[in-house]
Amino acid sequence: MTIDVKPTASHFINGEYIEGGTEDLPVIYPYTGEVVATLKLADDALVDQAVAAAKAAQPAWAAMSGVERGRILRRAADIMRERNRELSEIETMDTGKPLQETLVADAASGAEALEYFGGLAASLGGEHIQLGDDFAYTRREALGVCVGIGAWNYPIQIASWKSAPALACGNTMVFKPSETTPLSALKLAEILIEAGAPAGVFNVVQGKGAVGSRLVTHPDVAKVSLTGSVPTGRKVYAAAAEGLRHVTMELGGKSPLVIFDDANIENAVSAAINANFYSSGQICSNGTRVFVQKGIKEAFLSRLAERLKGVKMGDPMDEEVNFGPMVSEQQISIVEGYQAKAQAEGARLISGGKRLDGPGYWMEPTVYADVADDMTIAKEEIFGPVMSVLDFETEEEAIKRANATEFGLAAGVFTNDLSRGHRVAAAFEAGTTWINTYNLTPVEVPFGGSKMSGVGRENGRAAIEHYSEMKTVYVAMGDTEAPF
Ligand SMILES: NC(=O)c1ccc[n+]([C@@H]2O[C@H](COP(=O)([O-])OP(=O)(O)OC[C@H]3O[C@@H](n4cnc5c(N)ncnc54)[C@H](O)[C@@H]3O)[C@@H](O)[C@H]2O)c1
Repeated sequence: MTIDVKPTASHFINGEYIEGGTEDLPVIYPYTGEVVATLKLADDALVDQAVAAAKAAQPAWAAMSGVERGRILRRAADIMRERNRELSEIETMDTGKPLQETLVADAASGAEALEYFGGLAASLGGEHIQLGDDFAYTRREALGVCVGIGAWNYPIQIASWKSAPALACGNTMVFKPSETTPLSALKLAEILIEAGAPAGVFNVVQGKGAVGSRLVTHPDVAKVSLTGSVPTGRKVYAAAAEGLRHVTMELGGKSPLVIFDDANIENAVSAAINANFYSSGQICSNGTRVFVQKGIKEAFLSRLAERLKGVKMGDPMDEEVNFGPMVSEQQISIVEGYQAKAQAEGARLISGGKRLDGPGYWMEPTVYADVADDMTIAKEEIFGPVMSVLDFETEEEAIKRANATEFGLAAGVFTNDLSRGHRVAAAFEAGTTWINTYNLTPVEVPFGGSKMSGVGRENGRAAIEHYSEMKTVYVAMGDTEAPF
């Protein structure tokens, strides 16, 4: 089944859909490989128009009370929930992810971000500092125009995770979705207007790296928040630094999931499945290096092979289907390259390993065992349904090997030993860690990476720090003294 996903126009600027731009941007349904809509890439004039609209709208938006801004964001959350099925179908057409997933993890997560930051908006403020008779206070102020740039794996979630805290703090935003998944951010823009956001508060322009680059270096932009790969992150961070712009960088990973032999194997297998095959493995925080302690290695692998029989591929719109195609020809061919390297470098194939024929971009859920730390699949981000199982003997060894990577996005540990769980979580060099679960990212909890995986945090109160700045006001109560 396919649905009509053609948007009213390609861009959304100053409260309206706007058509225009340069080259065509085809939108491809990954299940069939068909073009289901054709948009246009923005030209420089449209980018500048979007930034100008955001700049013009920002002072009045920031001047509204937090209660008023929050009410609009919470209303937008309600509208998103009412339209969840439509938004989920769009997300499935754009990404290929099964409807079973998009119904619960995409617009639903976006709505939670709008609700959470809408709730916080009214309580954002500074502090009062007594200094003898004098005193100071701090004001939490908006940064100005923020740019959001998205990846293709969670399009509406990324747009919402960025815009909700930005708008709650009194900023306005120009958002550029990934060129692979341009549709749902336009719906978010529509919904914010319907919820009462003034025109220009949230704008969407379509484009590839060139449009992103123009936004990042635009003189009227105060902050850039990117979700993408490490190589893009490096470029965007450097370009933003030229204007000393604030940044949030949500980048890639090669995260470890460490399973000790006292763990509940069934739960550990569930976590390994979620951490490698949900969204066909196209999740930044995935635990793609699964370290299993030697004592339970065979039991773990045989239970995993058993559970993989439950994979159901097929029409992503069928709610019984639990595993979808990959997002694009480009992404599946990257993953094919890693499959070839794994096999050439001697990893033991336990299941999957092949691209499937047919329309669409189907890669089997794949498990390799006996993976060594120096194999390519253990070092590089694959971003596809490929799990590497590595064995280890001691806790010390597991921590050392888990941390031996330039990435630091996430990490997980499974153990029934309470102290060990906390000790290992503390030792992980990663921004987000889990004990006895994996990949849960509720909006109340800060999320983000360390090392090469990122800068700053999304979600939780922590995100407020990255979308606002403090102004200090010193108040003298007496005379001003001077040496002469
Ligand atoms: N940490 C996180 O929260 C998180 C979440 C999802 C995905 N990711 C990462 O994203 C990657 C997959 O997504 P992708 O393939 O879309 O990533 P990508 O780096 O290719 O592109 C990300 C975005 O940056 C834009 N872009 C590219 N060059 C640019 C430039 N020079 N200036 C400005 N913008 C530019 C792209 O058009 C796209 O919108 C993976 O590495 C994954 O780990 C991270």
